[in-house]
Amino acid sequence: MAHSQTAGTGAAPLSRATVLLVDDDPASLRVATVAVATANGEVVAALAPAAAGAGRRADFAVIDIPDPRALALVERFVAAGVTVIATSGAGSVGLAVEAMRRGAVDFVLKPFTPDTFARRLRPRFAERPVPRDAPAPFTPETDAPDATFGGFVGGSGAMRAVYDQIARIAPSKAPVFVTGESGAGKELCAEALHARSPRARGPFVALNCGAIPRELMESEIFGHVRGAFTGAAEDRAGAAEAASGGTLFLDEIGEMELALQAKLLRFLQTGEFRRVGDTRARRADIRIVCATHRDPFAEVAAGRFRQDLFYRLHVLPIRLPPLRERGEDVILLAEAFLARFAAEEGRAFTRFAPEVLERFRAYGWPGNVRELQNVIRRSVVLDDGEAVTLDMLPPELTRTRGAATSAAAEADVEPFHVQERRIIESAIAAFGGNLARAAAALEISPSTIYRKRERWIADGVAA
Ligand SMILES: Nc1ncnc2c1ncn2[C@@H]1O[C@H](COP(=O)(O)OP(=O)(O)OP(=O)(O)O)[C@@H](O)[C@H]1O
Repeated sequence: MAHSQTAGTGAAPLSRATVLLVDDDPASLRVATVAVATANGEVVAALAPAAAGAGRRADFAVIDIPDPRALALVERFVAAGVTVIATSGAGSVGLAVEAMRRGAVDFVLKPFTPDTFARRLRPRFAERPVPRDAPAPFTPETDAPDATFGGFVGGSGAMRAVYDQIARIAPSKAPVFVTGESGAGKELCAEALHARSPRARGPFVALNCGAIPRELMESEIFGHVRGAFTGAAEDRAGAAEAASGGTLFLDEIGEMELALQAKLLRFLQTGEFRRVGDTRARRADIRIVCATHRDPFAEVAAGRFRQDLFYRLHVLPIRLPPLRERGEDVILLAEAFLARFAAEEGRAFTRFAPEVLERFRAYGWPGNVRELQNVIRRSVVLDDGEAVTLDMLPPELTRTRGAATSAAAEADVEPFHVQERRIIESAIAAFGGNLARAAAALEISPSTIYRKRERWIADGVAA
């Protein structure tokens, strides 16, 4: 029985459909393997669900759905541009509907024979839209199936939208304004924009305006000449010159003083700037990406951010969603970090206990990806084993709020986080709201203060 579709168009013959099988049951895998071959496809890997993230590229994934939790895998592959065929022995209509709703093209009930399954696969293979080797400069398939983009891991709809935006605006020279909570990946976003821009071979210079004392900020950006201020022992170029031909990333732009904001605006308008203490105007050809974890509109409304500068910078906005809005990305990220840190630290970890994954899904992640990264690095460094278990997680992930509070109340001790917050807030007040100075006086980094503030806000909302 000849199939016109597989006969091709007369030009180069189409390659065979490549298929990834994901199933826990070896007997099912064997039947499916024969079925794929019968339908003239090629199995590139047969995996247990836990290994499915570390995948190979394939046109199709046949995914077994023993229970609703496995539906997330369907979503991941679909998001990565893979055509998914779901199978299940559970026989629930609800599962089938849900699998299709999440993008599976077919749902095949077990048990099946190689022949019955091949009959379902054949038409799918035939309608495969693109031959496997066709160039796809920027499609999910390029980054599939592990759902990565640049340095990003994550295949949620929210992140796919971000990747799409990055790809579309990277070629422009117009400024980009990135917003998102601390640790959400704003710097990674700036790097991805640079890497996909025509300036990719030029420098990428990142400056954190929240981490530099305000009086040094201007010189950090624009440089200075010798003797411009105490300690300026020689002429020095700033970040703008260093980034010339490339991208300047100004993180925490909201921390920049108003006077310096005016100078930055002038630079954006004219392309010219002066080093501190210099009379000579210089030019720099840079693309600016800036970021803030604050609400920029509120900052403008409060008079802390110049409106004219804001509208100059806010040409191409990108909002990075907080981790808690990225669904199963938290698991993908956790797996990626576990694999990386276990390799780096020479540990045996390969997976998470199911309760840990549940906690990861339920937790709010006020520190976002950075917090997740820290939690996993900490477990990997402090413990060893094959699975990360609940007892390896830090208390904020495992404690129930009520229990912690009542224990503290019983002993009449003020919890550490309450004392810590008081100390930090009084230091900020003592320096008239200047976070960088408060951080310097407390001998901690300004980003620590930002992170803690995010946490207080999150806790405040949750309480
Ligand atoms: N989607 C992601 N995939 C993989 N790694 C990520 C992702 N998002 C962030 N990271 C990592 O998490 C850490 C924090 O990200 P990044 O520094 O870009 O956040 P940020 O939003 O700039 O934080 P801050 O506002 O505190 O400066 C970095 O190590 C980054 O590589």
